[in-house]
Amino acid sequence: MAGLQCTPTDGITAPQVILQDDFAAYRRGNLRYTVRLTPEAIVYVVVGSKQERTLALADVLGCHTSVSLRRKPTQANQAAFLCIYSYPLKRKLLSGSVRTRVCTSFRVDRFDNYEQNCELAEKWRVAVRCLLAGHTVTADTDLRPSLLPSRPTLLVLLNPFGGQGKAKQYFDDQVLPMMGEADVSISVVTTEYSGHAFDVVQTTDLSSWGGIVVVSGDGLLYEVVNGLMSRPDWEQAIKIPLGILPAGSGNGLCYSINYALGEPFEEDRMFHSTFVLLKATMKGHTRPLDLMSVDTASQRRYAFLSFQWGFSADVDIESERYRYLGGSRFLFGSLHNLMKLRVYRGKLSFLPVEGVDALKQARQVLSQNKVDVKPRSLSHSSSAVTINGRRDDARMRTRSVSAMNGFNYISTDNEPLETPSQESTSLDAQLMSFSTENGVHHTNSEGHVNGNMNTVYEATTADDMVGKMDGKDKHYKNGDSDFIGASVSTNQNNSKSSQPCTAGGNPPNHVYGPPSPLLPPLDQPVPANWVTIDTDFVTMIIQSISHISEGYFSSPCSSFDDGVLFLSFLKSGVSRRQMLKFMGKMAEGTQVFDFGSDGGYVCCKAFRVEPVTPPGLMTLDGEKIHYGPVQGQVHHGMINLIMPND
Ligand SMILES: Nc1ncnc2c1ncn2[C@@H]1O[C@H](COP(=O)(O)OP(=O)(O)OP(=O)(O)O)[C@@H](O)[C@H]1O
Repeated sequence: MAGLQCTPTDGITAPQVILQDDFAAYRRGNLRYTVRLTPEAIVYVVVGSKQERTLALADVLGCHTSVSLRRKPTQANQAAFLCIYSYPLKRKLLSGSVRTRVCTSFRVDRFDNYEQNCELAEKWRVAVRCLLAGHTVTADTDLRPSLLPSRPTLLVLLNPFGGQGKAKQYFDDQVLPMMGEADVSISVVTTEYSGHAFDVVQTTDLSSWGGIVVVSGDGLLYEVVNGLMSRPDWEQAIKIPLGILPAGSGNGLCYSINYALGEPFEEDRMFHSTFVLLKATMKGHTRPLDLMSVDTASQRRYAFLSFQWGFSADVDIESERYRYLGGSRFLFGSLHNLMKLRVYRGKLSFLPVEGVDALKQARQVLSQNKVDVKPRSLSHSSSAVTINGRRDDARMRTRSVSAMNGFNYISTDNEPLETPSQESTSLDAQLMSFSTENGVHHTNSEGHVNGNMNTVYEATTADDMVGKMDGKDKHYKNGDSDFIGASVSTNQNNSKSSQPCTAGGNPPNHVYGPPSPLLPPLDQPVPANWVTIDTDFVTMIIQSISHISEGYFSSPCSSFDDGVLFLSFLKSGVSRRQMLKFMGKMAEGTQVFDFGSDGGYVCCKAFRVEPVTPPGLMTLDGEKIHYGPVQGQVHHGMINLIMPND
């Protein structure tokens, strides 16, 4: 129905209609709809009635036709089918909103002939897919199949031991079906040892992939980033779009993304994060993310999340033995460490960003956070915050507590603080022991189109995957059709026994990367325009995004590509009671390191930490690094983060 226009009513210009047809309901052929496609939505109304229903394209992940269902027409039934997969937000009874999957199917039966009905259904599919990819489609567009956007191809790195060890289960049950609906092509590598992801990205031909997605916690992405930066072609390599799906215990980056977009996360985080990731993937959207280069005496590393020393680093590493608790491990770790609250003597130096009152801005963000903001669809605009004169348009969402849920204020005495003991610092030496099955066999039988999308993935060996990486994906087979969906190859470890993970593949010390002009050599004094604090610290976090872990809103002023770091610290003198209260409030998103002279929250571009306290723990993105003098600086927007940017 080329050239159709809706009549403007009441002075409001109706959206342009790209396609309009009469279809029957999927199961009830006598119920007929008039269906319209506009650049923003699919609108359908029962013929003869006025009650419209709308599927906003911002909520739609994909569209398939019976061509892909390979339904055999009968003489009596020459209809084709059109299925639209959408994930609208539904308001929950008590609080917040969640997305739910809705599959809307129409019977395309305008013609007496199956081929013609298929052709019409395909025309709709082409139009919807083009719109989902962000292409301009009008009523005059010739909607031939060659117009279909090419499938995005992703390399997926899955850590079966991240978080509670459920990455593979979440991936099979939730992620794969959605990737199928979105027509995304993937190859899956299941990591077999710590450092595996580093090795893979260091050696693979990146031109085979449109992006790399980790299904794990922040630690695996940290490996990927450092693997990319260890390549001679690092400058090009680090530009490959990077995405993350939350199967770790902290999930700081993933939480920060969903928070910034106002997307739900507390409930069914994998489901919601997959939706967000796929919406961005389909449009080829990325957003720049700052990178920190961090040098110790012996090595350089890159981080996108945080550097930590003191209480929070100890909690992160020492709570790894509670990994089976998921995000709650940090709560238990915090309580444990609170009992023996220690101080860490050292010198903190930083290059401040002039004119930014980070505490003042944080207070503003937090006070707005107390106002309940209704989560919205991805396409909506949001409020803005100014940092360094820049607008951060996708932020300032109200989130409720998650990881620290159940955190109760427990009264403790104001006891004197201890210095680190050998016993406590040696906790990190405990090896994680995993007993999860190491082999990979991807199967899935999820009720999707027609409630029967039995999916079996063909597997290749790890050698095939890592050694060749030739991008020749295997297409998965559908039990009853050649349903167009994700093409998948996986590495498969055929070992039947449960095996402990092996450590290995230690990354080399030398990595490439940009110069750090703000940093003097580590053995030289810092420049005169730096600020130095020489004291006993309780904790120190230097971060570039808002959350260091789920619900832990430690840097309200941070945004992904502001080109600055935010430094939070607490000095000794803070009591356990204050700490406990503070942790609870930070988890609620209502407080930052606002402790008067006992703490600070500042905006900086570079930092140096020189510990005096004997061996302890320092972390980068939650992973342990060499303990000793360390310094770092921010590199503006070096990573392309897969994330909607409209
Ligand atoms: N097969 C494996 N066996 C052992 N360790 C692995 C394996 N694959 C990856 N790893 C390591 O597991 C560590 C933890 O992974 P990750 O950070 O992704 O999860 P997490 O620590 O639970 O989550 P988060 O960092 O968000 O708190 C990383 O250091 C990674 O190198």
